[in-house]
Amino acid sequence: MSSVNINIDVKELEGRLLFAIPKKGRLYQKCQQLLEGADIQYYRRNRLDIALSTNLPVALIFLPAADIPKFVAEGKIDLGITGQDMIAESNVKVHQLIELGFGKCDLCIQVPVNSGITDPRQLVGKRIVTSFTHLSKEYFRKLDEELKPEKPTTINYISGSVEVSCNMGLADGIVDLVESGETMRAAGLTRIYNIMSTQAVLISNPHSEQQEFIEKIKGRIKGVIAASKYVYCTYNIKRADLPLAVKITPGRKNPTVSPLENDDWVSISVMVNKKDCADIMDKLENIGATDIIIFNIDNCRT
Ligand SMILES: Nc1ncnc2c1ncn2[C@@H]1O[C@H](COP(=O)(O)OP(=O)(O)OP(=O)(O)O)[C@@H](O)[C@H]1O
Ligand SMILES: O=P(O)(O)OC[C@H]1O[C@H](OP(=O)(O)OP(=O)(O)O)[C@H](O)[C@@H]1O
Repeated sequence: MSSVNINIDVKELEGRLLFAIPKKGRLYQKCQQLLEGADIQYYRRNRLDIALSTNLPVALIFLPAADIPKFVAEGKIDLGITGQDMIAESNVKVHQLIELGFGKCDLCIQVPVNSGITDPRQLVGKRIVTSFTHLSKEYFRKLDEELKPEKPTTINYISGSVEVSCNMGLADGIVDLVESGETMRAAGLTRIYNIMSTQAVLISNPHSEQQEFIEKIKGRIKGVIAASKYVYCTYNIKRADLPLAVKITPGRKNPTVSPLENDDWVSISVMVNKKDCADIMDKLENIGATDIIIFNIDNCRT
């Protein structure tokens, strides 16, 4: 487990909402962007793992992602960001408030391509190496109970670079995360089963005394996420073609339709999914829309 540098007077934390952020790794950068978007400003002294917010009664605690679920479940921390895989592996109860849309990957059983193994049942009684021992034990215990091998499946822990275990002769299969599959393929492995899909989530302790403030931070973070998903689209369309236009851009509730000086035309303003944007512009052009403009959204509440 990584060390945590917390040289700060605990009195300075009194009354503040304690918010845990992954201190490094894949989730770190995205969390920085979320904090900035939610206007949670802070000053972090070099090497210090606690930072007091300079504009809100919040203290940020920088922790390894793997430890955050436990701190939140035990009520030591009110709010946190971590992966759903880490929550499941920690086997603790926390409130999952928002799926954040990053840190998306799958926890998979992988075996050497040339092993001839195509089904997890073929690994029963053999050796598995993983950083996710709880989830792996839970999965293989059920198969052990069903297939009753001479000796139970062995689950061994290593903290990283799990993919080398098969090549090193330490494992017959591994349980590890796969996103693009590049690491897996480079190690000559293939996936045979998906134990869970995961992404980063905002979590809270259900018994925290800071529920009102948790809701406020949740609202801000939701706004940042929505702003990154949507763009704002405006265009002009002949009034007669309004029903067609509304079909293409229905909006989250309804589009805003404003009259123009020319009674035959209206202006439409609407939020659209960023990923569908080019397709929507093509369709609008096809039905005769003009002056189609797309704006990025800095922040929003939906
Ligand atoms: N390749 C990946 N793609 C997407 N998300 C990932 C990937 N690897 C890990 N994650 C997510 O990020 C979380 C933290 O993983 P990461 O390996 O970055 O943390 P760490 O172990 O704290 O850091 P490090 O590996 O640098 O020691 C994981 O629990 C998972 O939810
Ligand atoms: O499918 P890919 O896109 O290749 O991503 C998967 C890899 O990413 C994570 O490791 P990370 O790079 O964080 O390093 P680690 O092995 O030290 O945890 C994970 O443990 C895999 O090794």
